Amino acid sequence: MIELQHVSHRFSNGTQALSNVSLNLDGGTFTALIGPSGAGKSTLMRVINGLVRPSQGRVTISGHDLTAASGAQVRLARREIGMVFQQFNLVRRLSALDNVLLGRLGYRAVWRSALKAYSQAEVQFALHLLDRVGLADQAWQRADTLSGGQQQRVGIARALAQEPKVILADEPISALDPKSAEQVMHILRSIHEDDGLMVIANLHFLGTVRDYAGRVIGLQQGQVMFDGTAAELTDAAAHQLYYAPQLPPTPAAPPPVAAVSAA
Ligand SMILES: Nc1ncnc2c1ncn2[C@@H]1O[C@H](COP(=O)(O)OP(=O)(O)OP(=O)(O)O)[C@@H](O)[C@H]1O
Repeated sequence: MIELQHVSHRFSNGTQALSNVSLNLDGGTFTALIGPSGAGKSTLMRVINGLVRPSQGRVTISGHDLTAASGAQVRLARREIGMVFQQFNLVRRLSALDNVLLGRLGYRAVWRSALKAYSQAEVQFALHLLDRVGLADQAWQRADTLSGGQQQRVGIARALAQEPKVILADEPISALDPKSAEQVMHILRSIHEDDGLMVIANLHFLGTVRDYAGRVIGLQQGQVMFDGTAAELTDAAAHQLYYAPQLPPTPAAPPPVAAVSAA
C-alpha cells in the first residue's frame, strides 16, 4: 500500500538523511523501524506522511503519487495516516476529549474545530476511542495533568479519530516507564491485529521489537541495511546494524559565500 522507490533526501544544510531507499510496506505485518541515532528513521516517517518532500525518488500511497501531489492532495493523503509522537504533542490546556476531537480536523472546516462545534456523533466517537485506550474516566481532564503514559494513549486515540489506514508511531515509548510502554505497545498491537491498520513504529529497544514486530527494517546512514522478520534479527545482525564501522557523516555544506558586490 505504501511504496518508496529510490527515495533520497538531503536537508538544506547538506545532511544526507536518506539514500536510495526502496520499500514496499503493506498492512499485513506490524513493522518496526530500527537503527542507530541519526540513521534517518524519523525522516523516513516524515517522508511517508508527506511532511518532508524527498529530494529524489517517489512515494506512492494506495497508488497515489505523494511526491507529485499538490499541497491539497498531500493534506488529503495525510488524513489516512495517523501520527503518534514521542513527546505526545497534545494541546496541554485542552481536555483529553478535545485533544482527541482535534484528530477530526482533516475532515472539517478549521473554524468549526476552533469553535468546538463538534457533532454529537463525533463526541461519542471520541469518547469511545478514549474508552478503547482505557481513559474513559479521564475524558474531561486537562492533558497536562495526565501522566506520560496516559498522554500517549490520548495521542493514539487522537490518531484513531482520523480514521486512518496507517499509524506511524515515531518513538512512541521512548519517554515512558516500562509499564506504560507495555500498555502503549499492547494498544498498538491491537490496532494492527483487531482493526487491521498498518502500524509502523520507530523503536529503540530490541526486546520490544522482538516481542511485537513481524517485520523489521533497519536503517544505517540513511540506507536500508536490514529487512527481515523479528526472528531473523539475530544479535549479530543487530550488532552489525548498530555498531558496524560507519563512514564519516556527510559534512554539512559550508554556508554560502556572500556575493561580493562588484561596485
Ligand atoms: N530538519 C533537519 N535539518 C537538517 N538536518 C536534519 C533535519 N532533521 C534531521 N536531520 C539530520 O538527518 C539525519 C537523520 O535524522 P533523523 O532524525 O531522521 O534520524 P533518526 O534515525 O530518527 O535519529 P534518532 O533515533 O536519534 O531520532 C541526522 O543526521 C539529522 O541530524
